Amino acid sequence: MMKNKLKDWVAKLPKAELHLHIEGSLEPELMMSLAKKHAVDLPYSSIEEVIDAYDFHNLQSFLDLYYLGASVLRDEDDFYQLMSAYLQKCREDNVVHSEIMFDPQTHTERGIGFDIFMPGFVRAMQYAEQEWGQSSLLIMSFLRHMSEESALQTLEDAKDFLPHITAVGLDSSELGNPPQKFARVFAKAKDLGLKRVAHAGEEGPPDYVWEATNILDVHRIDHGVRSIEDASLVEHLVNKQIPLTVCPLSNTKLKVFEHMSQHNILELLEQGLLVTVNADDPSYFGGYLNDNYHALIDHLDICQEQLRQLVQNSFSASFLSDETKQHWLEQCN
Ligand code: HPA
Ligand SMILES: [Zn+2]
Repeated sequence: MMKNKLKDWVAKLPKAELHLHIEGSLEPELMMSLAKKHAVDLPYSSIEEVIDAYDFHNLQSFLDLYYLGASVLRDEDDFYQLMSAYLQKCREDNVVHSEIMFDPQTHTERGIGFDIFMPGFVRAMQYAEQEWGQSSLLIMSFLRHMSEESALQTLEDAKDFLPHITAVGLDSSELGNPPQKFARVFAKAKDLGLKRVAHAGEEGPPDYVWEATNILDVHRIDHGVRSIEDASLVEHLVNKQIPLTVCPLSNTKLKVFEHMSQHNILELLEQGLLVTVNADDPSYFGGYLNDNYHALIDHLDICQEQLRQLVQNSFSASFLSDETKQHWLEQCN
């Protein structure tokens, strides 16, 4: 099939997105308007300047701007607008289900509590569900550059909102902050009935992926592209069918791979891994979910069956019920 036809076909298929940071969906336009609303002094004087600043050389250079951007989010309506804008994109991209990460510590550190951001998120999610049947759930991610104590406090602060939270995650600066630092936090989350995911093997070594599966007992690995360096790890992930939520545009923007043509997603797929495609931080990395699929079509020798597998995997790897998974898997043909 011609590339343009494949792009059109995949854009129209119902898909799930499993690795998306809501703070990373903050578009420059909304950032600038909220900065004005709250008189936040950002080092940008125009939207073009914001976009020009998004030239990253590694994970940390991105995180610095991502936390700066998030500083404009102040009141309940800001969080509502942020979530609404992303869910609208889901509708346009035929993302029928999304598992959305948020970073509470990015906000609680600035004195903005769960009672501000959670009602904003939940209001937008409920509206989208009612209006067009959008399905979504929340993953509360701990910032791994912060202490175990801060993560434990965050879990405590979330108590009243746990009915709205499906899973916990782990993100931010990977190198030097191995998963085992959060062993007790994740054990506690498991006791509370929460599911678990963790970023590992993005910039960090395969050992961090081992720790995430063996110590944090995660259901999925976020990124995990460096798993390929350890054959016994790949075998473990394949045997247990532990999914990898891969983010192609993110990986090239943050120089995990120099160019999309060098991305290893097809090798991961060939080895039998349960790989999915995701946007990560769409407003910083240059595209939402369909843009990520389209980048694979543009730069890799990917065929329709491999694309179908990736889309099916997005449902198989989700936290949806078996019945709902089955419903969507049948729509992929
Ligand atoms: O891709 C990521 N990696 C680590 N932390 C993050 N926080 C937002 N996106 C990311
Ligand atoms: Zn991420």
